[in-house]
Amino acid sequence: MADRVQFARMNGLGNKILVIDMRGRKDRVTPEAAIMLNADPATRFDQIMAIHDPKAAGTDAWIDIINSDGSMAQACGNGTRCVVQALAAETGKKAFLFHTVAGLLETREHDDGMISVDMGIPRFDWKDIPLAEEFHDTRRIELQIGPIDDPVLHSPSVASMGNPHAIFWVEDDVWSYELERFGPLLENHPIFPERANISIAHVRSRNEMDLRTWERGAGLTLACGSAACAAAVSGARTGRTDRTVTVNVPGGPLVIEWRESDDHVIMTGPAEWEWSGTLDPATGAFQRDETSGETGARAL
Ligand SMILES: N[C@H](CCC[C@H](N)C(=O)O)C(=O)O
Repeated sequence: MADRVQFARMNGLGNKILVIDMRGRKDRVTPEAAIMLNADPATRFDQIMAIHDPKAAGTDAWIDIINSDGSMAQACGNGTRCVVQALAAETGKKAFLFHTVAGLLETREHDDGMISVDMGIPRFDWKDIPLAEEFHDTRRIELQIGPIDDPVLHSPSVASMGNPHAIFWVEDDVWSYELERFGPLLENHPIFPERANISIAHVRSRNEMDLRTWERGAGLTLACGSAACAAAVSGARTGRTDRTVTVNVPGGPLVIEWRESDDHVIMTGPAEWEWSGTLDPATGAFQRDETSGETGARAL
């Protein structure tokens, strides 16, 4: 097949990401290709990050974010770190400004390999989440699941990081909840007209929490960067945590700082290259490159 592009299979704390290089092309990764790639265990993914030519002066690239069900997402913190690592390995640059449907994303790779993404200013107005009904206080909305007089999960905080998030606070272990059962029901609850990413959070201290997420359009994942940001700001808003928090997601820790000076949320964590190959963005047919099997930072 002649019409192939480079791609890399990467992960951000276990969040399965395909970074696809669409620069210099006018077409987009088709829903058919996404479905084919997700159907193959080798390329099964949580999000595709498709890098396109920049659309505005001063930006390094336009990025399309595609969930594994083929829907588009407005934010993907873990995937953004993967793109930074791949482009830093390609260009030697350390800082990039990306453009997505949700706006601009400022990013930086640090000397120790950790990557920070400025995830922007969170929004809390019910219309911005969006919610289907008016709620004045989005720190705690009326929503519950389970028996009416003894709900399993209830009263989440909601926030938008560009994409919609609901955070259910629990006193006990986040692993004691059947998120695979409740996640799909809550994701598609009529209160969320654009669906929502659903998380369970347990606060360990003012600077640490555990978090599991059922992702809109992708299901259970090992990590969700935007959910970690939504949980951190909701923790601070509800008085549970300080503005800098380590969020332990199943894949490992992310450090989230809700910056005092400008209310931007800065997420810092790792990214990991697994292997590279070429694929046809129309059909999803792919071929893996012969590699030495080493891991670490790599250009696409
Ligand atoms: N894994 C991503 C989030 C994907 C968001 C997506 N599931 C949606 O909002 O539809 C992250 O690291 O932020």
